[in-house]
Amino acid sequence: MSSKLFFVTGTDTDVGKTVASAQLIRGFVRAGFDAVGMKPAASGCIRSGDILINTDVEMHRAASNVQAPAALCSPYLFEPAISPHIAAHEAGIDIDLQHLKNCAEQLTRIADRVIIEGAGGWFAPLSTQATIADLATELQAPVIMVVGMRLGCLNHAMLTAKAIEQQGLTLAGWIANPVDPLFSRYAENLAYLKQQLAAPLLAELSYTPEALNAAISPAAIAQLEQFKSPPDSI
Ligand SMILES: Nc1ncnc2c1ncn2[C@@H]1O[C@H](COP(=O)(O)OP(=O)(O)OP(=O)(O)O)[C@@H](O)[C@H]1O
Ligand SMILES: C[C@H](N)[C@H](N)CCCCCC(=O)O
Ligand SMILES: [Mg+2]
Repeated sequence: MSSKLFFVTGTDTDVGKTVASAQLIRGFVRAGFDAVGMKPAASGCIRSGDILINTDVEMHRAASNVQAPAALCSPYLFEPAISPHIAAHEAGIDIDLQHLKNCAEQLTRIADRVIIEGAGGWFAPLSTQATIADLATELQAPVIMVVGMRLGCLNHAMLTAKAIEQQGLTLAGWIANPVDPLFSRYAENLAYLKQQLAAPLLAELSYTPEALNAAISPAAIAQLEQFKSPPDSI
């Protein structure tokens, strides 16, 4: 897909993809763009009558300067906080990649930049046939990887980066999120990833309440702006 879309993945679930996505949305807004978030499959919602409320979707919305229909920003919502493929199966719903592509395409018509947050990690399943990786491939979006900085993240980050590359997609950058305050040798682990990953380190987040309302730096936004639409993009 085009430079209008960025796909946010992570080394796992709960590594800060939503926090990073909201910071990316705010970064694009501060750079003068109309920016919006999309959560293709949100499992883990609170029910309020007929409505399902998801914190990822709400955080994207709070960061955005675009009023976009919920049906486009969060096409598939499920109550249980479980793998989306199981949640969809239990709800009797097929998560359709073409429908998600269509929603993303419609979002590109009402926003300059669309930040799409995956669920879980790169190979988290959306069905028995399709994974988050397949969705990102369908969208042809440059990928941003959030690394939850904790013991084990080096392997997870390298596996994810290799898989993105093997999928023929571009890793546009990565974001370090210090999820474990007791992580020993944070600096050495960061240095290893900086040396091993060809993509730029876009940001090192702080693990503080302020991180929930912060924005990615103008310099990082400028780096992301280098990505141009591939010929077969939306
Ligand atoms: N940098 C940070 N500062 C403060 N809190 C954070 C930070 N990063 C993550 N958190 C908190 O950790 C939890 C998990 O983060 P988040 O929801 O962003 O993970 P995720 O990767 O988006 O998970 P999912 O796979 O469910 O979408 C949340 O409660 C979030 O507020
Ligand atoms: C419910 C959770 N917070 C996420 N939304 C979904 C995580 C899916 C992980 C699937 C897996 O890799 O096992
Ligand atoms: Mg999230």
